[in-house]
Amino acid sequence: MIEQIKGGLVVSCQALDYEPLHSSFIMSKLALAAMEGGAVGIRANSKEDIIAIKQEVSLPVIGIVKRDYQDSEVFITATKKEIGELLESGCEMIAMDCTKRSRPNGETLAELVAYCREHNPSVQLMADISTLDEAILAQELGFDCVSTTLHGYTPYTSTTKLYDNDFEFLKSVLREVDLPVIAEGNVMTPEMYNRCLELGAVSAVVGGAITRPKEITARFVQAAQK
Ligand SMILES: CC(=O)N[C@H](C=O)[C@@H](O)[C@H](O)[C@H](O)COP(=O)(O)O
Repeated sequence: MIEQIKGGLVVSCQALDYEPLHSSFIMSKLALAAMEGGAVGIRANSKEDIIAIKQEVSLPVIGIVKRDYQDSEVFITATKKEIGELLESGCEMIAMDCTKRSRPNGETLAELVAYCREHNPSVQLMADISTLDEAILAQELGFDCVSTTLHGYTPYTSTTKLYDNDFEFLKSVLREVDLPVIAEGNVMTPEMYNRCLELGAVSAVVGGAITRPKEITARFVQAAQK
């Protein structure tokens, strides 16, 4: 999948159950619109959404399952249960939280990687990271690529955004890690997307700026109130 998305745009088509567009059908149509617009890949949440998307588009899919657990802060593909669902979904790549935080049921990241490799070695693995340390861990554990998805979204990175200081964090990951690096998280404009590629990101995943009309609307409304 990495070869297929090289130099192109991956569109994240996700709506959780509290969001207005929550529906596998709607996600499949968003994916179709993204494909017709020139996207080279889709990122999607849940087995149901991925199956619906795969019926509508021929693009490779990065699959995740977001699920909250009481005993852990990890919510992106946290355990073997979520991995099992993704292996059944037909997605080409599985993305999972690659922080060092403890996971539900005491499961470890190394176990999850081994589980994926054993059950379907052709599915590639993306490490969702928030720090450079986590990117290095991803490399040590044998992930196929890293994505900056969680930068700004862990308690210890919550004061920063991916685009701060001309994508300083992205640059540091590109410098220190040999794996392909995907830019993801708050890539809000075509100019930002282009900058990520210019800096050396293999691809960028853009979600909210394309597929979350509620947030897009709110930005317009707020701009007029300033
Ligand atoms: C932190 C987290 O839960 N990120 C999620 C990961 O799949 C999605 O909610 C994001 O939409 C995705 O990463 C794309 O980012 P943005 O929507 O900012 O372009």
